[in-house]
Amino acid sequence: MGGVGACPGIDHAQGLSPRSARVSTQPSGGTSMLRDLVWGDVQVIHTTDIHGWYQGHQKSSYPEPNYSGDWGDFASFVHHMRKLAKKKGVDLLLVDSGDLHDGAGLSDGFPAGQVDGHVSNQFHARIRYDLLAPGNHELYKYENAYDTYKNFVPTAKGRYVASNVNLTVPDAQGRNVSVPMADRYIKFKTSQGRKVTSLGILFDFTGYDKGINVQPPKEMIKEAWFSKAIKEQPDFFLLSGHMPVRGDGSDWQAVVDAIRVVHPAVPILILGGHTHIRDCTQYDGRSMGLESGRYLETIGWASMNLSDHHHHHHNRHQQDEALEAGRNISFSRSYIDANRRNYAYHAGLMNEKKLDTGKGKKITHDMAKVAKSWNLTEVYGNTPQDYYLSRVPSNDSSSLIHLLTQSVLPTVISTANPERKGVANIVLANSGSQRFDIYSGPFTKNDKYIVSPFTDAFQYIKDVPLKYAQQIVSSLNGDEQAQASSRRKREERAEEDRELFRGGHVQHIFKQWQKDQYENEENKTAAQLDLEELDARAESKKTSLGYVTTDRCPGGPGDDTVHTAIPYFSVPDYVVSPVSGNTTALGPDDKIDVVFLDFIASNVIRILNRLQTERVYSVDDVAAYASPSLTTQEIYPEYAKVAWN
Ligand SMILES: Nc1ccn([C@@H]2O[C@H](COP(=O)(O)O)[C@@H](O)[C@H]2O)c(=O)n1
Repeated sequence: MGGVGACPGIDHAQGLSPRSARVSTQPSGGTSMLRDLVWGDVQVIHTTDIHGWYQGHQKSSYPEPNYSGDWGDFASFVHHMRKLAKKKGVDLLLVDSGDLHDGAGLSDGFPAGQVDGHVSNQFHARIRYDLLAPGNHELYKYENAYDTYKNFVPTAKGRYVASNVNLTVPDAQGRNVSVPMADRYIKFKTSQGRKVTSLGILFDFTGYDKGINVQPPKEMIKEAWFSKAIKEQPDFFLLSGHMPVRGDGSDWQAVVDAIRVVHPAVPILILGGHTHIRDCTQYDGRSMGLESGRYLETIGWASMNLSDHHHHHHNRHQQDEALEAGRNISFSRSYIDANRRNYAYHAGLMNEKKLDTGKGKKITHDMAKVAKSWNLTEVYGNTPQDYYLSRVPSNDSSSLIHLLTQSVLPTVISTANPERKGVANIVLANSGSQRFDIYSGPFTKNDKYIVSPFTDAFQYIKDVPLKYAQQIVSSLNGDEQAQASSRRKREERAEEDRELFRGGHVQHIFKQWQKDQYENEENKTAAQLDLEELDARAESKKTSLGYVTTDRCPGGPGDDTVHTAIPYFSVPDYVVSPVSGNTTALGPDDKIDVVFLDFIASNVIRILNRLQTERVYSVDDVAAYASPSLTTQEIYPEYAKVAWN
């Protein structure tokens, strides 16, 4: 990595000028906070886990301005970088690793009758990619998978690769047949004439819908087609896949090992995804794997220098390869904050106004048109302050969980069921239903898909004695201390985590990453900084908040912008509102309504039966709380209409 420093080509004052109505605040710091990209003979620009965030992050509270670049800005960036690569006479490839939809308005806020992700996929397709692969979110519902297969894969013009995913589709005679979702592998030549073999591998995912099949990667590498695909020696392997580059649930090492049996020294570049973190590792001295975050916050950059050891026009024999296997390749990686200032800087442009291309501007314009016609810009109310998912403790007045339990749930539930008006209640929710911070300013329809995207309905059990109702949440959360102190329990937990992962769940991994960043920073603060520096950091913290990545790749820090880690406080898995109404009038045996999300109903029933033996609760005791049903997606719009207007 290059050191932290100003780019000679950048006019700093202009580089910081506000650009659009979308975000009035600029990314943190100046360009002096930026680290240069390192170019090699071959580089990759990488996106993964976009989850519908094509319009970029639109709020002005930090760190959001760091990620304020939208898909149009990214298109312009790619254009300039491709031009730069051509000028330098090197290769630049664009790779995506799946999970294109589920998570923001442009994918999920579609009108009735359409398919989730269909329109946002069309925006994705407006940038030409060199390699794409499916994620698990493409496969939860058959209609999404089929729409991807039918309408998105063809737009990739032979560059969408699905090595271990099959769909069952009707053939020409109308008979159902299981077919690969796209090519199992592809071979192509780069613009500089390098021969590439590519795969697109999904992790061992088990949560797919009927009509879909995913083969575990460790099985896939035993297939005859796989041996055939890797037999011929390319100049390098370029692998994309929705699978973390290392750790639990990562089978990349097995894939690398399988290739190494045949090609001990051919460079392998892997672009992974799924856990939403920034990460990088090397499997050996001639391979590297990069994971590039989530939600169009991070653009990954990977580069390698092949020319030192290997001229691509030569035909290599296995003997030469074996010789080369002992020699390392120099790789470099960066995690680019997705904003116009950083795009312009890395593209060597004078300022961010120079970034725009006609095509980029048109994409931005067309997305705004869709957002308007889908009412994504509709404002339900004006949020008076920021509310954080995990930046403050969950009993803090700026905590989203505090807002949820103390204000939002009591408010929306109080009017949801006129028949239960006046009956005291508590409302239980799983904190995992809450997905993102709420920032001060307009709370829009787009935000509802971001903050509380699920459509879980509120249900209730009536007439639960207060003394039992009040114990449910702590029982649900369990005694963590007891768990942690027991080795057997820890192993059970690891097994549970593995199963969660195979089902597609990753929240726990992302949270752990956030926690590690904060703890690393706190330790550094205590051990390495004097008081004066601490003061300066406290001041700069407000504007430089962001990811502080530590990975396993050489070359110094990988984040392209110097940041201070965002504080992290863990939130209990289950949370509850206070008992509604006049609680002083209630005794322990008085009966109240226990309201909860259908997503957690079976757990609530199980816990109630553990807490008391007076009766046996079952699903027959559960009823919908509101008619028409109230879902988690609607709670903030409902609350905003009442409290933020
Ligand atoms: N209908 C649903 C589905 C999921 N959740 C919450 O999401 C968590 C899983 O998140 P991943 O990113 O790990 O897939 C799950 O544990 C639930 O808390 C939900 O609330 N409603």
